Amino acid sequence: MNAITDTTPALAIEDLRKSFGKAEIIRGVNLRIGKGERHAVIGPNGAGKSTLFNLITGRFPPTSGKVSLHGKNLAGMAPFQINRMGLSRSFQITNIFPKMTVFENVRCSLLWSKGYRYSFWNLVSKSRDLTESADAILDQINLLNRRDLPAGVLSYAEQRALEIGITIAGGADLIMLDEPTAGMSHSETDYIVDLIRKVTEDKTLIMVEHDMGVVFGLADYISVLVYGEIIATGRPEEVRANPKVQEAYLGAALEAEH
Ligand SMILES: Nc1ncnc2c1ncn2[C@@H]1O[C@H](COP(=O)(O)OP(=O)(O)OP(=O)(O)O)[C@@H](O)[C@H]1O
Repeated sequence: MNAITDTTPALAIEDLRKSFGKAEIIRGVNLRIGKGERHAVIGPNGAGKSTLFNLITGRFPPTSGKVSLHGKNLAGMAPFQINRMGLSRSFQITNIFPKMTVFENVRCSLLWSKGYRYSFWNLVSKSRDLTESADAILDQINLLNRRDLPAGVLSYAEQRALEIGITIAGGADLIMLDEPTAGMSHSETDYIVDLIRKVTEDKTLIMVEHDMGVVFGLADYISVLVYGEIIATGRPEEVRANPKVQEAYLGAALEAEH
């Protein structure tokens, strides 16, 4: 029987809960994210967005509930196993090796994701393949002209672009970005948004983002997380018009933009 059909969501979350001690931080989240969708998770500080990311990626075990990637239950899997199944994430903080070159940062990520790291001879034989793949990614993220510089000398926006390159390097089809435009100027933000749009063509994207311009410009669907519960999911215009969302978050968040 072919259990996986085209209607299988890229990611399905069912009644997910997470407590730290007595505090229940994620309180019964249900979410289906379709293949190829760009989905933003928004909500006030402390709502549980990063915790939700950490549950999806296997960094934290849930207290109860279920997360499935392409129809496969992720229960008990380690982050690297989930990564090999096609899910790749970036972090809020920049996560690159500053002394390695830009090229080496991407190549290292390719090595890891392709599982070449255990065999030196395998590594040598795949070397040209890896170089070509790494250069193709550098081209995609507009960093080919910075290829041989130590990553630490790149501008902040370029470092975040490199981090996106590292995130997509393994060919994952579900990309999770945690605040990809945090701390950026307007022009840097526009640059990163264009880049995200380009590199996530034909992929599924889940992002946490506080900049409502980015969210409404990029997302096909938005979910609003407040105190560990999703109070609304829908198309951007539906979410924007939802009075519950206005009251709990969006009114204040949109005002803060102006
Ligand atoms: N490992 C942990 N142990 C205990 N409490 C935690 C842990 N991780 C997160 N929390 C708590 O869970 C709540 C949600 O935190 P989380 O970082 O998920 O929120 P967030 O929506 O991502 O916030 P922000 O927008 O500020 O990044 C916070 O009250 C936080 O203190």
